[in-house]
Amino acid sequence: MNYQDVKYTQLSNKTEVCSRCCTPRKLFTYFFILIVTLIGLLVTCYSHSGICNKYDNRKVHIRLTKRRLPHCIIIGARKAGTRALLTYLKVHPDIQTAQYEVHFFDNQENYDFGYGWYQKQMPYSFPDQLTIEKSPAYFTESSVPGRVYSMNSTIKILLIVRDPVQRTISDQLQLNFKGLDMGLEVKPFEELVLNPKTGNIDMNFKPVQRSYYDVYMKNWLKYFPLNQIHIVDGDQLIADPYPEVYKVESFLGVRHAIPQSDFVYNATKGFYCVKTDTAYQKCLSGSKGRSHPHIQKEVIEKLKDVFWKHNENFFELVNQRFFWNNKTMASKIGK
Ligand SMILES: Nc1ncnc2c1ncn2[C@@H]1O[C@H](COP(=O)(O)OS(=O)(=O)O)[C@@H](OP(=O)(O)O)[C@H]1O
Repeated sequence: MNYQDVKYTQLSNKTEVCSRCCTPRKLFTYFFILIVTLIGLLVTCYSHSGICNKYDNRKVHIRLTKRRLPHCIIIGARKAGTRALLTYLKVHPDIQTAQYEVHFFDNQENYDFGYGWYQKQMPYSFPDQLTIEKSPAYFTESSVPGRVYSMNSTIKILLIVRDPVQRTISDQLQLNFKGLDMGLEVKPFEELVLNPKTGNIDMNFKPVQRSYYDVYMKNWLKYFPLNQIHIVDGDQLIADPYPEVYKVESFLGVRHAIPQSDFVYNATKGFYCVKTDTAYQKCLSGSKGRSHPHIQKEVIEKLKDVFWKHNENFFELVNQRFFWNNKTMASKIGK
């Protein structure tokens, strides 16, 4: 065999070996295995490992995240600071919160979708995290406590209340803005809240009715013992959120992981904002913390009179007093 023949034989062997391992079908199989392996790795990473989850700063990586039914619900009251409370709790590493108001128990259509639907509205969480959702209409809808009880009789309940006069004004202001959006006429608060014939407070006016805390509380207490319902002082939450959030952490049985330094007063907003993973100061949207219109003093006094007995009943029911009926305290802060 001369040099030329040897070269030719080597070359043809190489081509044969190569053609055995590089057929299009084999190349496709290798490529397929590679893609499947990559997808597998990604799925494992996102669903099983804390490495990929921005909420896990605890260096514990192998945990299963999934959507879970809430361990705790914020039931209201409407315009009492429910969004602020949820926003603060969201900062806690052991808590996940639903982004939107779910309205599962108060909306018949949603309720008919069942618990599976409700669970799907919840955020992903680690097994040792609490899931919380807030829908302020839960407090006042009479069917809700029984429905919540049927789902989970040991669920933790947070209720936030605020001076009923201010809550009523805030409630009507919210309705005004909604009306404006729909191109409707906006009437002064005094005109809406007073009965035009008698000049007295219209006790059936919705924003007034929703401030009868005792009426709704009685309904909740038919199903849940008082120690299962923690009451947050909404006025204190505005003035100084840290102590109120600290008490909520204790009630929920989670560590005290939101430091006082996370609450930053924002002079432009006129409210506290909170430090988060992604923001130096997360403030609530413009629909929270609106400046209230000036309301005639006589109307404020009439409202106070209407709420006085309801407030006393509420204090007795919850075994806790708030400043609303305390004349000295109320006049001190100009309410
Ligand atoms: N940090 C912070 N920033 C802004 N607003 C705050 C805050 N803390 C409590 N509040 C008070 O929350 C009131 C709105 O209450 P809700 O979030 O429960 O309203 S809603 O029912 O969900 O529409 C809202 O009512 P208005 O002041 O009448 O707008 C606020 O007074």
